[in-house]
Amino acid sequence: MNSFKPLYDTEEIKKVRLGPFYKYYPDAEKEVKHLEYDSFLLDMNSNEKKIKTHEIAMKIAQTGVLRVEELRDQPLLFLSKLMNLIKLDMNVLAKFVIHYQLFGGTILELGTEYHHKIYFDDINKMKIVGGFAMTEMGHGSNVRNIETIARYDFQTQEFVIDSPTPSSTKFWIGNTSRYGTHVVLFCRLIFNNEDKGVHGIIVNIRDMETKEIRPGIELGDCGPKIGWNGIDNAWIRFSNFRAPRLNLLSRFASITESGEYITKLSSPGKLFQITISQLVMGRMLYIVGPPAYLNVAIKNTFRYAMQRRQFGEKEKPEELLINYPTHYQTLIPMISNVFALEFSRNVIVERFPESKMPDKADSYNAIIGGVKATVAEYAIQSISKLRTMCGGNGFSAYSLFGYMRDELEVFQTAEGDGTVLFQQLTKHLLVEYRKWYKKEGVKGYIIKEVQSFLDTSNPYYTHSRSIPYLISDEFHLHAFVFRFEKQRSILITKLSLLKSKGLTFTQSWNESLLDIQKLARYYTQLFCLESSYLCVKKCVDPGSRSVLSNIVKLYALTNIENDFGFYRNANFLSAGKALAISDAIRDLCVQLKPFIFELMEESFGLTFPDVPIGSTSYIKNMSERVGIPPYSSKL
Ligand SMILES: Cc1cc2nc3c(=O)[nH]c(=O)nc-3n(C[C@H](O)[C@H](O)[C@H](O)COP(=O)(O)OP(=O)(O)OC[C@H]3O[C@@H](n4cnc5c(N)ncnc54)[C@H](O)[C@@H]3O)c2cc1C
Repeated sequence: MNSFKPLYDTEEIKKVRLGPFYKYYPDAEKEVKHLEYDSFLLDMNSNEKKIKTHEIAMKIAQTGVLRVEELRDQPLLFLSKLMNLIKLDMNVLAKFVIHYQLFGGTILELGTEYHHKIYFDDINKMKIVGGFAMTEMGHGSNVRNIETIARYDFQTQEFVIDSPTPSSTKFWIGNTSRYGTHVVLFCRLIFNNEDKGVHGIIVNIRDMETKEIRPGIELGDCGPKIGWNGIDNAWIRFSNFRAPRLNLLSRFASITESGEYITKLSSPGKLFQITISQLVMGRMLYIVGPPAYLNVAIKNTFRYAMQRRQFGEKEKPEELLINYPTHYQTLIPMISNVFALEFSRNVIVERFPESKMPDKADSYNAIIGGVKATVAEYAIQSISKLRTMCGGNGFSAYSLFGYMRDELEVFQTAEGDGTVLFQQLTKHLLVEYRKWYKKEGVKGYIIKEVQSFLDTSNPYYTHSRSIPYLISDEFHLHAFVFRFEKQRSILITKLSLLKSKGLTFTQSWNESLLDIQKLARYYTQLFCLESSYLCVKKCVDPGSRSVLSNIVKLYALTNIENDFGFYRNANFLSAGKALAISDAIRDLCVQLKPFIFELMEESFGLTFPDVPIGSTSYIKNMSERVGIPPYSSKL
């Protein structure tokens, strides 16, 4: 492998990286361009931050730049606008996401034309400020068991809403403790003394004129947080609070004027499933945002490493940080990982219509959960690593690592905790496997197992160190598929064994959680690899395709290297082959090093203003930022 700058077409690479967003990105850029960007809200207490966040959000909302209807009519334009708006403080963005997507989007998906007509204009200009009230003190991941109740009063045609226990207090409800006027409230509908399960009701929590909290509602702030301090998260308690019948979001279940409960769904469980599955757009946002922030964080670290010198040989200029393998062999694989996450995001976004197809929705929801959990976890791990790669200067708030880490941290929990999402994915994978097994039978299973055994027990395969083979897509795909299938078989064996020992399904499941997590992770990584192949295939320019293909190879090999333990235990790799893989990783990094930064920058040159370490002269810019007077040699 040699290190020359290959010919690639920047626009072509941009097209592949942005995928379905490519067409919409310029329009979105135009629409948000005229907005004034304030700097990030650093160094503020949480009170100031809440005030400022609200002020900026209201100003921008008045321009009409975001519209709820776009979530249905032009979701890619809506997402592209949010991608452009990441130059706003993340709290302002979070406020928009809660208001437009969680509140507005839920009315869009679970409401009817009636609700859309009444609320959308006011939502678009933020005349009403909305929140999404699902989580309670007692239940977060397990939404099915929330306790808030709405008892239907036939006489007045109203819901009587109550928080019957301390644990039923709504908690963490964004946009609500100070500024919110409405929430979509998730609660159990009690109809004719019968529990009909979880339903969504629009609740007006503050008087629109006086902004006083309405009688029957108590609420307050959830207090200081690790991040998102510009968001006013609330606890809310209801006592005999009344909301009109028509406020029920009635797309899937309604109550007629004559007092009849109507739904086409066979049970409250089915209604719950369909209700929750409509909220998939929220997860989509969580896989779009972090890769964009990672681009900026990596770019700043790279730029700093190309200026900063420490140590070196006597009589020579000190060495640039970027030339230390500890730097470039961390940064370049990180770029490859971000590309793989972008490619999987693109495939998920392209397949979005599947979320509405009855035969495909489960599969779609399962994989989006796996990717969301992976993206959120990776973002936090890599931002911490990047900050240390910039040393003390990385610790300055102006370098934005702390800002990104604090504001992105909640992504690991919100819209589904990673551990829970991985379980949902594994459950889906096992259901799919059972279907396959039923169709193919024992014969199909044995053929598959024998094939896998023959492949991996072949000494040539286990020991082969041929470089062309080690860097081939064929080897990488096989390694990822092997790992996933092996782990699936480990898990199934374990579950069966526990069942045979007399454990219930839930006991066996919980006992196997570590293997369950692993299976979901392996499947998600396989999905990222396959998505990368799909995206790179679309690249028509041969030079660009070859560069992108090498970046994907690096993603695959570093992923395998990170899991050498598994592969060695499964006899998939010999020690010699493992060493050769590490050598191949180093060679790919050396090959990509001269141009990968430029490529990343040119093909998605997102910049944040005023980041000293990300500028062309960090000493000058950091000095200006902290007020060091200009240098004079006369001193
Ligand atoms: C800043 C912030 C803003 C938020 N905004 C909103 C909002 O606007 N509206 C709203 O409704 N909610 C909001 N939430 C709540 C959020 O959606 C929940 O925190 C999230 O759903 C997780 O629920 P939980 O906090 O109850 O965690 P839990 O479900 O209690 O999880 C705690 C831990 O237990 C683990 N765990 C849970 N179940 C299992 C299991 N079966 N197996 C193994 N491990 C398990 C989890 O992995 C996690 O590590 C917000 C939260 C925060 C922090």
